[in-house]
Amino acid sequence: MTFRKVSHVLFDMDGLILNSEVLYTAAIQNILSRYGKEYTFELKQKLMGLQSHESAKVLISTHNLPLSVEEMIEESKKQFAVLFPNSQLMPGAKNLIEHFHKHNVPMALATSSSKESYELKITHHKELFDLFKYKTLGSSDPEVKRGKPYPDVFLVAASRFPDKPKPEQCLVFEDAVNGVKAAKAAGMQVVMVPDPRIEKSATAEATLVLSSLVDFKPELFGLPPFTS
Ligand SMILES: O=c1[nH]cc([C@@H]2O[C@H](COP(=O)(O)O)[C@@H](O)[C@H]2O)c(=O)[nH]1
Ligand SMILES: [Mg+2]
Repeated sequence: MTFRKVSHVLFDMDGLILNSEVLYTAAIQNILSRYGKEYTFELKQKLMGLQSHESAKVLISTHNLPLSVEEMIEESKKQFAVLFPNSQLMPGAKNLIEHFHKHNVPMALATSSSKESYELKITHHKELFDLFKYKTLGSSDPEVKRGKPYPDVFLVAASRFPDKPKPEQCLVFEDAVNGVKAAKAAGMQVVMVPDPRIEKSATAEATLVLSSLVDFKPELFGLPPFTS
């Protein structure tokens, strides 16, 4: 397969740069356990990439929880405050982000996370996240109308580069099925590093599927190669 040359890169955050998906699972399971419910991976997959109010709504309706969306968000925030500062980097993420920075590849963060959650998650990774000059935090950004799988967050993130790249000039890095759908809907190529539990058939829309960011070869997309 041949890939199109790109000039700009867009990174998802949760489950791609940080292992925060593990922490979402723990946080949401802690809440559901009060009602004797289980947070299955099947349900989690539907929620990955949604904005916080969208996700809360689906959780409540799926499990018939006696909570309003606001209450669910409040309960989640209590869990996140404890868990998210433990976020750790996924293999290869730091190296790749530093590589793009070193070679002046325009780079943006495009996550559905809220500003509040973002700050908790980057507690121990501030220097690395400072390398992103442009950040779009979907759940807190009024310009991002809809969460993934809609393309909004990627289109808004791309529009914030001063040179306004076209979608085909942008390469997205994602871990989630909803994120891949969002990138494709935006007209962008997408490298997927999926959770191993995701069925192979659900990864088919991705331009390239890798088991780790460590395996990414920038030159496949016309980007500066790793030299050593
Ligand atoms: O187990 C879950 N993971 C992730 C999400 C949602 O996905 C967003 C992260 O999306 P992204 O991968 O675009 O950062 C979170 O902010 C949250 O709203 C969720 O609800 N449940
Ligand atoms: Mg993700």
